[in-house]
Amino acid sequence: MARPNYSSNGSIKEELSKVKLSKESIKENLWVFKYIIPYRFKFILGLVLIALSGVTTMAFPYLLKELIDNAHQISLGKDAIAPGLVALTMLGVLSIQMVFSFSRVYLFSFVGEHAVADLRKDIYKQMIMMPMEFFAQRRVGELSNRLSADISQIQDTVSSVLAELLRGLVVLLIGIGLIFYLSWKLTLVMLSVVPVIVVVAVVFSRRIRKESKDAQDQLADSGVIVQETLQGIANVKAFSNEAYELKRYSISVEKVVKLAIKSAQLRGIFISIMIFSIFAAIVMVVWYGTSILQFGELTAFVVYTAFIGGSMAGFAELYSQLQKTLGATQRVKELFGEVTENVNIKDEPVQEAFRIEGTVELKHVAFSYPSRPEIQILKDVSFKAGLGQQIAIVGPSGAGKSTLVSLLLGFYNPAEGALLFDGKDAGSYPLSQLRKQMAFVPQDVLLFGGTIFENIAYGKPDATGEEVEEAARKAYAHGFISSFPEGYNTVVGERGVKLSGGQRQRVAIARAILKDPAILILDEATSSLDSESELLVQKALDSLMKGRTSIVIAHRLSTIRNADKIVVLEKGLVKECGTHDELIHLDNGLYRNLNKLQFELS
Ligand SMILES: Nc1ncnc2c1ncn2[C@@H]1O[C@H](COP(=O)(O)OP(=O)(O)OP(=O)(O)O)[C@@H](O)[C@H]1O
Repeated sequence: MARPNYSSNGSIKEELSKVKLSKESIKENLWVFKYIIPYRFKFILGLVLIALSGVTTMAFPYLLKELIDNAHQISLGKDAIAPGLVALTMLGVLSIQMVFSFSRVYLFSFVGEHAVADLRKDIYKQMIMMPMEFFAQRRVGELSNRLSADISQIQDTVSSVLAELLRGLVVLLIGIGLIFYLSWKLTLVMLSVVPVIVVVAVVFSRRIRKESKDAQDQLADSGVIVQETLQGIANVKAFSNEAYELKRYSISVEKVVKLAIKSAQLRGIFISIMIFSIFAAIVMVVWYGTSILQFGELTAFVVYTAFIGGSMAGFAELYSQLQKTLGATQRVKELFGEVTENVNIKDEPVQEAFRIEGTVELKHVAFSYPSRPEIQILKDVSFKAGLGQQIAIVGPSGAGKSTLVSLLLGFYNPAEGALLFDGKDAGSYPLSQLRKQMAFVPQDVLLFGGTIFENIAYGKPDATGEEVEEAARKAYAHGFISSFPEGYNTVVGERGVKLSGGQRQRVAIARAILKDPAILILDEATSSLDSESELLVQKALDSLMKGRTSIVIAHRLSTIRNADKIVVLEKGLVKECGTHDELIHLDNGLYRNLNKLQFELS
């Protein structure tokens, strides 16, 4: 089944790409079977059952022959097996077939669902461990859509395509064997049609594919016209261009019709030749068969032939499915081949050897993003945050403030210079241990779909109710939370209550308070909160920063007057560094100018 692939903006992109079936491509993608290994017994039993169900299917026409021929013999007054007995045997075979069919559907679904769940978990683990650079360079929506299409394709293969392939093979081999056994002469007559069918199929299928692809492309083009005009509807109307657009669209749609009809004609010719060839073969078989076979044998022969034809027709689709699956497994393999961040996926507490008290120092740090190595974002940044100090980073837009935060959180490593925690190089701490001792409150707080309780407890998953409430009180969030009828169990996020910007920030601050980090990193919100909310957020921040090393990216300079140190960044360089009182008196100083500007604006 072809699955359209949706890109992040919802439009249908190309179908899952295929990979040619070859020894190499199959070998390269055998790794996917490792997900079946834990369920191998069930999988093998399923395979055995499918082979057996193929055998019972093939026994049916044979028993039909017995039934007809024996009934015929008896009607002629000759000795034969009682038809009732044969009919009972057939019902017996059908019952066995029922058990086989149920069991194999159950077994393959069991294996398919479990194996794919394991694969999904591994892919998710891989994704969540990827470095920030990976996400910066990709459209995440597109990536996750593509992966889910790939996983569905793999699941289809594990739970049905392989089974169908085996069943088809069993039916084909037993079927050909049996018709040869019934009459090799008749089999040769029947097989004489195969070369005709193969030639017709090869000649036509390529052209039909091309024609229908052209029609689909044209349809996509007319879809683009609709999308464009609706997106720019104000322009269309303002220019009074409705008639122009309608004409453009009509021409495009007419082209679709022409191409689709052309492809339909080809399909029509193809189908009619096929039907003619197949029925001509049947007529020949029956005509010739009546002279050499009994009626029952002939019936069995025709039914077997139909089974063989059916399984051969199914192979084309199965082949295309396998090609798509190879494409899918190859893409997943590529993802698994990406280098992950060295984070610890086990939930380990901070070890004493890696505990930090909270001094942070940058020594001549320089950095460029890996995607744009030629542009140096940080050129030479040095400053020190002593234990429990509050350091403010200020500077114009694009100066590199957020980049600095990314380095502190270990999203990227400095290209030059050193980043030290408690005097030791950041690289000497395991990444997870370091991040466990930091808390980050970003500008745009993202709340996860869940309750407020869960959102606060995100900072410490094993927190008790009292701890969460205490953190919320310190963050000045308890008031508004308890005003909700459901209190801490109020669901927030996409499907829940929408919190205001200031409320979200206070939840995030409570989360950070609960985490009780040695180092706090704050990206102060730029969005203007109303003054009451701002006051509460500020009070919450003050209680969060109390007694711990804090690095604050400040946008409103009024909030950092009491900072122990203000680092003024410009174009990746530290331009000024000092307390408010020192910097505000610097003649022509950048900080002084920024302050003046903000004061004038307000
Ligand atoms: N992932 C990235 N890949 C490449 N370049 C980036 C990336 N992120 C940021 N930049 C570039 O780095 C420069 C500094 O950006 P940064 O976000 O650190 O500045 P900022 O001082 O925080 O600005 P603002 O106050 O506007 O948030 C910008 O020129 C930006 O285009």
